[in-house]
Amino acid sequence: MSALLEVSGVSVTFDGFRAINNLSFNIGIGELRAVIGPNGAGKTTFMDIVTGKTRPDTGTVTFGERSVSLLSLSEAQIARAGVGRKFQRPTVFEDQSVTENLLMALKANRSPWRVLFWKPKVEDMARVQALAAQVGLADQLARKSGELSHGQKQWLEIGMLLAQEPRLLLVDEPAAGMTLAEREQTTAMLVDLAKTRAVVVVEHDMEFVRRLNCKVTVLHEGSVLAEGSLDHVTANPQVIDVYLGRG
Ligand SMILES: Nc1ncnc2c1ncn2[C@@H]1O[C@H](COP(=O)(O)OP(=O)(O)OP(=O)(O)O)[C@@H](O)[C@H]1O
Repeated sequence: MSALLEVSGVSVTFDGFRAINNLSFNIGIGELRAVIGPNGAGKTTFMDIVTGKTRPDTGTVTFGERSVSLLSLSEAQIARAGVGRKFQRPTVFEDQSVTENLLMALKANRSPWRVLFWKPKVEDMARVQALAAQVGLADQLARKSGELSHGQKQWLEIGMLLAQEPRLLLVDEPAAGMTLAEREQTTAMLVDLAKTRAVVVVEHDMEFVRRLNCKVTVLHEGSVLAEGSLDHVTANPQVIDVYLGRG
């Protein structure tokens, strides 16, 4: 599998504390990957680096076939280059319907000048319906987003991110606060989304990670401690020691 994202020798120090320590790993084109690790392992900082929020002290981060350096791009440029990030808490517009939220996300793809005069066309409505179907909200289009369940809001936000057509989607703890049924639907959704783009999921819930059925990267003290199937990494004595043993 050729790499879509290549992180190589990256380190970040906050006030003398090395949060990311010579971190190297790759995500393949169209790969689904789970990232796990104990609190403070550097999972959030890793996502902050890829999305341009935090700049590393050393190392390289490249993206796409032309190996564009993400370190020289702004957060907005990185998003436009094809990296989408789903934060833990949903940030949908609660007073707007599901349709309006998705339309806004389509609009955000346009230049400021074109947004000013933009009116949704038939094909935009078709796109909204397709996005809603992708995230299990096809029958919720007319509902106010504020009335959706927590899980449905998360899905709506994923749908809004998909409107930007990211090649890499970073998802931070999607299962948190969801019911079991919602968690199961979210797993299926992420597996499905990874058929057409790379998806990296940071998650604490081991059952959720198991259902993703993908390669797992274990971070510890800012470096990769182990990598492979969930069974492989959870059988690693070092992983048991630093992570599972504490749970
Ligand atoms: N802006 C910052 N300033 C100082 N220290 C920071 C900053 N951001 C992160 N850290 C520290 O870096 C380490 C890694 O943090 P990070 O949030 O990336 O871990 P994490 O794996 O996401 O943890 P969690 O599972 O608790 O979310 C932690 O010790 C954290 O306190």
